[in-house]
Amino acid sequence: MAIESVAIIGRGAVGMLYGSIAEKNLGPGVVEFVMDDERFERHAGEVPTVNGEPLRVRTLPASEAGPVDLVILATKATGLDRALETMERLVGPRTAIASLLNGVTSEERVAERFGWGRTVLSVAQGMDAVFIGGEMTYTHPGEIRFGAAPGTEAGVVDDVADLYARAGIPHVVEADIRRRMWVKLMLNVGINQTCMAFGGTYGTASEPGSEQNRCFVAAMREALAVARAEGVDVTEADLAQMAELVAGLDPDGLPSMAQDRINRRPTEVEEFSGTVIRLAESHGILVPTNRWLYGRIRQIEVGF
Ligand SMILES: NC(=O)C1=CN([C@@H]2O[C@H](COP(=O)(O)OP(=O)(O)OC[C@H]3O[C@@H](n4cnc5c(N)ncnc54)[C@H](OP(=O)(O)O)[C@@H]3O)[C@@H](O)[C@H]2O)C=CC1
Ligand SMILES: CC(C)(CO)C(=O)C(=O)O
Repeated sequence: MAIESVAIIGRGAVGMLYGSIAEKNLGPGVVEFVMDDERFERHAGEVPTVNGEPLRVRTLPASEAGPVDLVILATKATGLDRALETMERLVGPRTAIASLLNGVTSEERVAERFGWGRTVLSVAQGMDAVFIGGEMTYTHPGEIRFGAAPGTEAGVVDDVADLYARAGIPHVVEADIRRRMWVKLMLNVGINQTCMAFGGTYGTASEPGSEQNRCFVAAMREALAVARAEGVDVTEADLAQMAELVAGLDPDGLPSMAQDRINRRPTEVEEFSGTVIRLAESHGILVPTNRWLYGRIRQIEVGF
């Protein structure tokens, strides 16, 4: 079934990145942002910008929205509960669902409510989108890696891939998307949490021998051990590749969690070290760096 209508929940860095690209290629009216009515009121009159240009995608309050062919979730993990309520208005029997949230649990939460049949597993990576003070900027759009969960119905991945192709959204269909999601989680557990806890950047976290670099790598290695205990084949080569990737980014650049520190917004710590600690306990794995990061990040959040 060709996807003709798309609702994005989450008008932030990732949502605006892919929403604005899609609008350029699909024309007006195909893609819209939808938010709960209270949030819609709170943001009334705001015109966020994308690389200096006003965002052209329309935003609707949930009370005025109806079922669409595809829902793309792009909130932070802290907004997921509320977003699931908004989705009640948007999801019909034929609606496909893609969650671009970092971490490995958001699709499970979606599927608990709406089933696995039309839900795909996704991860967004490689972009340098920054959203601070209503202004979103990026130079690299990154890409969406996605694939079928065991319960995803035949044809849904193809439908979503067809939409992304028409929308000009860079994407790759993955045969083993679960592994890709865990590699990304490992990266986020290391770089996002280290930059948040230390007020660091890609540059400072990559400085050989520094405390930040030790923390970045140790946190990733703990996530790797947990992934393997979960039966996911994440390797030291993946870890080295992620460290190399970060070292090649703009040294002044910041991951999304470090932007949360600047914007004084609740972080996704529960999704990152929270998940690592919870699963590590079930496997008897020691994760002291993630425990320290969890405590430190919670302490910083209390001061917001
Ligand atoms: N930034 C990046 O480079 C990358 C981010 N990611 C992941 O993508 C996800 C989104 O991140 P990012 O775009 O950076 O986040 P942002 O904080 O930039 O944007 C999130 C947006 O979602 C909105 N929101 C929160 N809850 C709801 C809700 N219930 N309904 C509607 N809108 C809501 C927020 O609005 P409000 O201001 O009103 O709260 C905010 O505008 C995260 O999981 C992140 O880890 C993945 C790859 C890269
Ligand atoms: C680390 C990074 C930038 C990778 O795309 C990311 O996922 C984030 O900022 O949350």
